[in-house]
Amino acid sequence: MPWAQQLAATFPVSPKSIASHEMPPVLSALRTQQVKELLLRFNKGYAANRPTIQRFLNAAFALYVVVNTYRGLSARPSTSKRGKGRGKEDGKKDETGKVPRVAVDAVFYRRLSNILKIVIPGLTSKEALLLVMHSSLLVFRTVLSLYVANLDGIIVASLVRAQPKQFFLNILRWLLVAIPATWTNSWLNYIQSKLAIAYRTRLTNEVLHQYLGVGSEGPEGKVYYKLSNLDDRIVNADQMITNDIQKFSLHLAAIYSNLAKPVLDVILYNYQLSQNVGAEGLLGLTVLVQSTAALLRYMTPPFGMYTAMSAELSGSLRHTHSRLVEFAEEVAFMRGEETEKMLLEREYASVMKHESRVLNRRWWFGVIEEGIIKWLWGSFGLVLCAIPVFFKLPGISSQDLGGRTEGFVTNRRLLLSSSDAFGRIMYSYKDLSELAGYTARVSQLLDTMKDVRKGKFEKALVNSAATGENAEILQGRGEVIESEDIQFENVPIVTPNGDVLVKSLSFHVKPGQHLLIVGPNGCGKSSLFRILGGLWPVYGGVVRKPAASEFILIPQRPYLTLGTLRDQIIYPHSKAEMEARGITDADLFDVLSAVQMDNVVEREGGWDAAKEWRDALSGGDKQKIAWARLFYHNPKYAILDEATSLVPQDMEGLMMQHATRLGITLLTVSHRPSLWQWHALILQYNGTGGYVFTKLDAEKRLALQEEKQALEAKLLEVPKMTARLAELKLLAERK
Ligand SMILES: Nc1ncnc2c1ncn2[C@@H]1O[C@H](COP(=O)(O)OP(=O)(O)OP(=O)(O)O)[C@@H](O)[C@H]1O
Repeated sequence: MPWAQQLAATFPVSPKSIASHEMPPVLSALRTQQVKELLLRFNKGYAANRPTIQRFLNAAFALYVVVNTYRGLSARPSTSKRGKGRGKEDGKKDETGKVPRVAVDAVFYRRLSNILKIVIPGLTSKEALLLVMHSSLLVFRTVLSLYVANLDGIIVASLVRAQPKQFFLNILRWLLVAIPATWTNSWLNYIQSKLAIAYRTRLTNEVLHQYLGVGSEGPEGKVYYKLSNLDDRIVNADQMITNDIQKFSLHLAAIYSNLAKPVLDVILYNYQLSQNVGAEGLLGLTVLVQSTAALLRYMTPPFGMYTAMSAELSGSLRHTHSRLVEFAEEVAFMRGEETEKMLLEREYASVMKHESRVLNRRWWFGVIEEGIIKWLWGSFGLVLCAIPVFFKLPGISSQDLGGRTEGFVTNRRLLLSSSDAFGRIMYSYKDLSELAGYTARVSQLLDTMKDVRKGKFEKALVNSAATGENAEILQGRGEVIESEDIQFENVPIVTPNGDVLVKSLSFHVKPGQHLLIVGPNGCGKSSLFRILGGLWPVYGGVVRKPAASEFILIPQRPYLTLGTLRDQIIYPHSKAEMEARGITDADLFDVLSAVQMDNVVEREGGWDAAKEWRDALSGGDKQKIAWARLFYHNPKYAILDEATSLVPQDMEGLMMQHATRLGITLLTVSHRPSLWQWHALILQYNGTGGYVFTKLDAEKRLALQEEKQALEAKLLEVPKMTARLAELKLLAERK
């Protein structure tokens, strides 16, 4: 039946409706005739131009899919219902919680494009090549799927027509197609994983380069220290560098195939489908699908924010666990298990609360998603497949049962693949949100490191930092000049949270003049070293000092690296660097003899013995190893921060003597009077912002100290003597 007749049969002009307009019967018959003719003419014209209309509809459909996908994924206004408010977009923390605002919006695309420049550095890079291979395989797989959809129809048709020869021939084709199909899938998975690894490696290398700032002596370096000490924005950089970068890379590698492939699939499958069922049906289906898709999109929870929050909370839990591992001994002696358990449980409960909230949202969203994508769209599809069965399409000849079955099976398969691809575009919004979450985390790390390298810190300041003179000091910046001597000229000592410990410090130390630094706890003795080492910014005045490589620090609890016994002495040198300096193991043995530790080589199993040295050596041994390290490096200056507190006094004297003999100038913080004799200068803080810098006459100072101690001892006797005196007076009165 031609289309116009079909239409006329479907929508006949009702005599009643004509009657209702109260037309004369002759006129109404004339009108009906005219409408029929009009429809016939329209049908003729439509049939004549149908190939052009089909081409137009197909092109419009492809354009629509691309534009719609782009619009669906492109920037949304940041004033959405969820996560209102600007200012939280650049990784800053929410005032109500810890999580930065995350959405698939312009901020996300800006962040992503910055990271993409790192992970795909150029068109000829390995990553770009992998992407090209990946794309080619994706196209190849879609072409194979189209072939398989047709083959499926042909196989079923040969079954319906009872043609065994045809059937087995097509089964053979099916098996032959399986070879490239399985090969392609494996390759796709392989290349996607390779891409993820390549992204992760690029990003990790870049982050480590900035984080450790190897080779940068200036304010650009030591980012790992500054991130945790001078800035509050990143709490667990370790989690970000290991876990979050890995997850980001996996999501980024997957998003490409989750997005590019379905877009291509939808266009190709639908093109094929439109050839079979007509582009008009497809148009109707698209309108229905799109209106429900808009509803689905509106109901999608903010998965990106959930992902970022999840990463933040699990990072915090890990951080609490690693603190317990680090301070296990202290906690064990303090019997702090109850408190530590409470802290861990609290962190764990936060993670769980968040996870179950996300789970609940995922549950109801999953129900709606499956209901719409699988079942509602499935029914639309079945109706579409039925079009060539119930309607005769112009240009398509009528078919037997086998032909109709073949058409139905092929169309159904195409439709399933197409709706699956469309579903994946929808799902990919969820993936994209999750990628936005990890992108926010990685960006937060990169942005904060960039700020820190520029000397921009964000840290909660003490109240006094905002007022008067202190605020003025914090606004300023001092000058650092390289010099042989160490000289501070009017340099304020300011803690990272803005506490001004000393307003203006001046002193001058020449090579060979050992300086002793004393004062009450927390007055800023170690802080002076942090300024010298370039860890803390100089807020004013002028600091003259040699390059940081001319200093070695020995703290009270020296750092022991992972590696061999030799590595402990030569740290941070490698064995190759040691040999390049012409130093042998025998020389190292001499160095150890100077601190009376030569027996350790045999005791611990030789120079190449590797173990957790933090546990293998006692506190005093660790200090001696650190002194051996000092002698090996033989720098211009050594900073000793309670560096002899755990070694006997005679050993301390030997070490000081050896250092002096090597020409190392010592800057010492110590409460031990036995060390005074080695120092020529003293910097004495009074604990309230004042200080005295003067020559140190150890003998005179010791004599004064002894006199002071004697007087203090006598003063302790006074209460006893007063009591006795009162007793004696009482006795005398009675007699
Ligand atoms: N990373 C940091 N962030 C904020 N404040 C800090 C930081 N490091 C040290 N401070 C603060 O700076 C002040 C001085 O610390 P510093 O370590 O210089 O004291 P100190 O004189 O060496 O004391 P002690 O003899 O007890 O070691 C202290 O109040 C301390 O809390």
